[in-house]
Amino acid sequence: MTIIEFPKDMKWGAATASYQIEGAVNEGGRGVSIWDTFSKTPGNVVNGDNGDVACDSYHRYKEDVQIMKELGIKVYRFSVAWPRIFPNGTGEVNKEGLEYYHNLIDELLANDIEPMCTLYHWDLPQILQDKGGWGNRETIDAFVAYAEVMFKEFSGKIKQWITLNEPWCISFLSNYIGVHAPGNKDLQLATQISHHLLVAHGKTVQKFRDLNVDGEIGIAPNTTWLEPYSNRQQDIDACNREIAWYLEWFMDPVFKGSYPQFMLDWFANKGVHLEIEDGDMEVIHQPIDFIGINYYTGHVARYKENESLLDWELVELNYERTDIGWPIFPEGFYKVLCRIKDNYGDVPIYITENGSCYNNEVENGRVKDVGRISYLEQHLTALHRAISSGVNIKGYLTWSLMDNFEWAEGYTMRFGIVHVNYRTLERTKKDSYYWFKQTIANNWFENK
Ligand SMILES: N=NNCCOCCOc1ccc(-c2cn(C[C@@H]3NC[C@@H](O)[C@H]3O)nn2)cc1
Repeated sequence: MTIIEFPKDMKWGAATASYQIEGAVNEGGRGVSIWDTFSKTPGNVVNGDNGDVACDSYHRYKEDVQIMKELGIKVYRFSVAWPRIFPNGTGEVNKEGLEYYHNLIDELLANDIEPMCTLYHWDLPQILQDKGGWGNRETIDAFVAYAEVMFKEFSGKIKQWITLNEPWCISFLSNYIGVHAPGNKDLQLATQISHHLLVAHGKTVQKFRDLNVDGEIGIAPNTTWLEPYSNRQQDIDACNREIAWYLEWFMDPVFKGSYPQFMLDWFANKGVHLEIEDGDMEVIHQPIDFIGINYYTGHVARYKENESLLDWELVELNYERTDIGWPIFPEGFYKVLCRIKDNYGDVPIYITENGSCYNNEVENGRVKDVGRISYLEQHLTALHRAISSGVNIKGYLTWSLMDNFEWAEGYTMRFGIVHVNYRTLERTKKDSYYWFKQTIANNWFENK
């Protein structure tokens, strides 16, 4: 048994996102988002689920904040629905939308919980998608205009801002692999979108600095880890390509001002021509205050020519998996965090998403999600190993505070430490909630 104890200033939190929890899609002046459209297109989401009601947090946020307060978290990461602020993507600001987020943030502050605001967590106004969405460079300035309104409105209340959540998902998962909104399957488009996202990030950071907003700003890439099956260079290189596709493709431009050349070459060989305008890379390379890292899973893999985009294949070993089928791979969490330190030095890091899918239901008023507790123990141990290795970890926010709309999986996959009955909307704290509450209170836990 080992006591895993965290630094005294460790910030503990939980995370959610607007389309996944709010519901009330036709209330408060909200406009249509691409996820409203995508989820209502038959075949895109399991069971035809959508975010119309979700967890109804739009109406139940006060109850949710009380759940957070009892949990003892210091920070709550949420996202703002762009279509609540600009129902038409640009133009007239919707005051009711601003009012909703003032109410949420005021409730958090009144309960001594710091708001960490994600500006973009995938719910693009549909009207902008109709004009090309992130594939249209004009969306960059629309995003900056939206961010400017948010900065001016909430400066002083929100002290931590994230521009984009998981740019790999926004670009490649949603426009090349095609399983998320808007569901394109075009590598050229997806790669150009990844560039437009980075320019939007950089211009937003510039606006944040120009407005002299009190606080910090960062970006939240999702990461993965592929462990080479052998020490053959081709296996090592193949795994490196996949890890870099999520991480360095986005973070090298931010921290180094250039894309990884080996990835540029790889995409060029796939026929991709990236349009980079003069000044783009300088804009992207704006200093930021922290990065949010999202990590869920890793795999063992090896080189296989012409297999997948990056010439690798999974080696199916009998790893324990969560209920969504993702291997439990805490070693990858430790390794990717050490890789980030090796790449980018002592940049402050918040784990802005880490968690697991277990679909345990309520039995006699209790949810015995022992799998999620084990996942947390394993990944918080990996996090502690990274901290012990000098990685500048400032906080850990679990995904998610509550079960919610898990994108293409709909409501079939539960990531919450709080169970949500989607018929009654009743919240039930799971065993993992109480485990996390005790860990936060102690700032340590026993790794048995
Ligand atoms: N690499 N090749 N893939 C080939 C085939 O992929 C098919 C599917 O892929 C993926 C990859 C990643 C994800 C994913 C989901 N979450 C969880 C959310 N994070 C933000 C928050 O909203 C959470 O709900 N994080 N990541 C889903 C699907």
